[in-house]
Amino acid sequence: MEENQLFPVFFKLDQLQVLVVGGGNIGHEKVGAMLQNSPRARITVVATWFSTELEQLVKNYPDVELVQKAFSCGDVFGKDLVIAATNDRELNHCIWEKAKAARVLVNVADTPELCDFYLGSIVRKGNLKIAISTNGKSPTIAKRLKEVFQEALPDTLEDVLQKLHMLRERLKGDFSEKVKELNRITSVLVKEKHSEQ
Ligand SMILES: C[C@@]1(CC(=O)O)C2=NC(=C\c3[nH]c(c(CCC(=O)O)c3CC(=O)O)Cc3[nH]c(c(CC(=O)O)c3CCC(=O)O)/C=C3\N/C(=C\2)[C@@H](CCC(=O)O)[C@]3(C)CC(=O)O)/[C@H]1CCC(=O)O
Ligand SMILES: NC(=O)c1ccc[n+]([C@@H]2O[C@H](COP(=O)([O-])OP(=O)(O)OC[C@H]3O[C@@H](n4cnc5c(N)ncnc54)[C@H](O)[C@@H]3O)[C@@H](O)[C@H]2O)c1
Repeated sequence: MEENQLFPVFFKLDQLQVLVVGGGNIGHEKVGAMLQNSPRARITVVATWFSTELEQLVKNYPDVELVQKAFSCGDVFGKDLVIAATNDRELNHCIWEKAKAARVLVNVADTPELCDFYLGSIVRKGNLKIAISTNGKSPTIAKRLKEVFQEALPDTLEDVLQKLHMLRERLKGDFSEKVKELNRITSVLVKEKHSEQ
């Protein structure tokens, strides 16, 4: 079976500088996805025009800046992540070239092969977050799976997380004893599942 070789990480976008080039449908979608997860994300959107949806959205986010102008090479400098989301394939390729030359991680929305990273579909329950990727095969399935998990995961999971967090803070002893104890307490989660089978 073909395998997904992507390695998921969780970025702290409030500590990074993100550049999005293009402020149409896809620029709006990508900025929206970042802000839903990281409301304090530091994002600069460079575009010759912006959709009204994007203009409305960013009004509530002081760390997002819309810069109305044509892309220029200097825009990638000082950035940690770049998303090329213009409707001009050649320009998107040029943005990729500039980002690679500056060693900045880049996502080219219309060309998966050029992407250093993909955005995932994100399930959220309080502190819990699950990122889904179909390896670029079907973003629609990623979206549907997100909806399935979002429904299936109980809201009480957040209580469990909070309790385990408190316990983790309170546990005394050395590191390996703590790990053993946390594993002992949570083993019931896995055992119950096995006994059902
Ligand atoms: C998960 C999600 C995250 C996000 O964007 O927030 C995301 N796409 C979402 C939705 C979506 N995107 C598209 C449709 C229309 C139906 C369809 O085409 O299938 C829908 C569905 C819809 O909107 O209903 C079209 C599309 N997408 C890409 C291309 C280019 C290509 O494949 O060549 C084209 C064709 C463009 C064209 O034909 O012009 C490429 C990518 N889209 C990815 C992510 C990355 C792979 C993720 C993975 O591994 O699964 C990757 C590779 C790069 C990237 O964008 O990072 C988000 C779900 C939001 C949610 O969870 O609600
Ligand atoms: N990855 C995905 O999820 C996904 C999904 C659908 C489509 N796409 C692809 O994304 C691309 C963008 O689609 P869209 O619907 O957002 O297009 P759009 O026409 O709505 O928006 C294009 C944006 O590019 C900007 N732009 C164009 N030339 C520019 C320049 N020289 N400098 C700065 N900005 C410039 C425009 O100002 C505008 O904001 C398309 O190629 C499409 O195939 C990707």
